[in-house]
Amino acid sequence: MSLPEVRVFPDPEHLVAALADALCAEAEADIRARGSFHLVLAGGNTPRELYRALAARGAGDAHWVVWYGDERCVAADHPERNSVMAEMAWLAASRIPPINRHAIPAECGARDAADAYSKRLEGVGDFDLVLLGMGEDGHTASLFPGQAWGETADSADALAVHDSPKPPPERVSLSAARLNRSRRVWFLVGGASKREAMRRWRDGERLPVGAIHARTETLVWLDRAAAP
Ligand SMILES: O=C1O[C@H](COP(=O)(O)O)[C@@H](O)[C@H](O)[C@H]1O
Repeated sequence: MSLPEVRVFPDPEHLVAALADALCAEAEADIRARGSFHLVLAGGNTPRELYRALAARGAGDAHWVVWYGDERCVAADHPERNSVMAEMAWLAASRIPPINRHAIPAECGARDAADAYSKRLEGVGDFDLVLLGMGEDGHTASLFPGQAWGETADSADALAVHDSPKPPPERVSLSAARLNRSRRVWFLVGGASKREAMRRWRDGERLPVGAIHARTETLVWLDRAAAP
């Protein structure tokens, strides 16, 4: 599958500012239209500055509902946790009530956490906006090349990942099918280390990033260093 629409920015600062503005505008429009904004957060290092920019804009209130695309199975307060990074950079200082911030209970182990998160997602409709990153190998969330991505309609919403090639090996990931039940997917990709994977994606290689398509809009937000 070839690349979706791409927006390239000269540097990470311009990228983050434009993305934070667009995300806030999207939230406002969705809340006006439907009364809530269901947002799925990306993990890893790349989105940290975006979350800080959202904090600086005072983004988030009781209409926002936050989910995670994936989580690492380490202690709940471990610095490698995606939820810890997002809380520290943005959520803890936001007006989004804790009850609307749905961390994946990955400290329970991959299997139990995936089952619990799938249950929590029962009855939740399409996500409004899914933010995703991309690893150097083309993985997204914790869907890795050579592993099952949960692409079929009968796939569970959350998958247990037991042998991730990137540490830690135990993880939980939303399945491709659940990520695709979304109005918008925005990939945030930055830095020269991602350029080769961008090229492989563009050239049609089968990679996890290429398995994700939103119903309305799939966009890649890119800085120039990552552009193939
Ligand atoms: O392990 C993960 O990697 C990807 C990419 O992370 P980055 O540090 O290169 O930005 C991330 O999207 C995913 O959520 C994370 O768990």
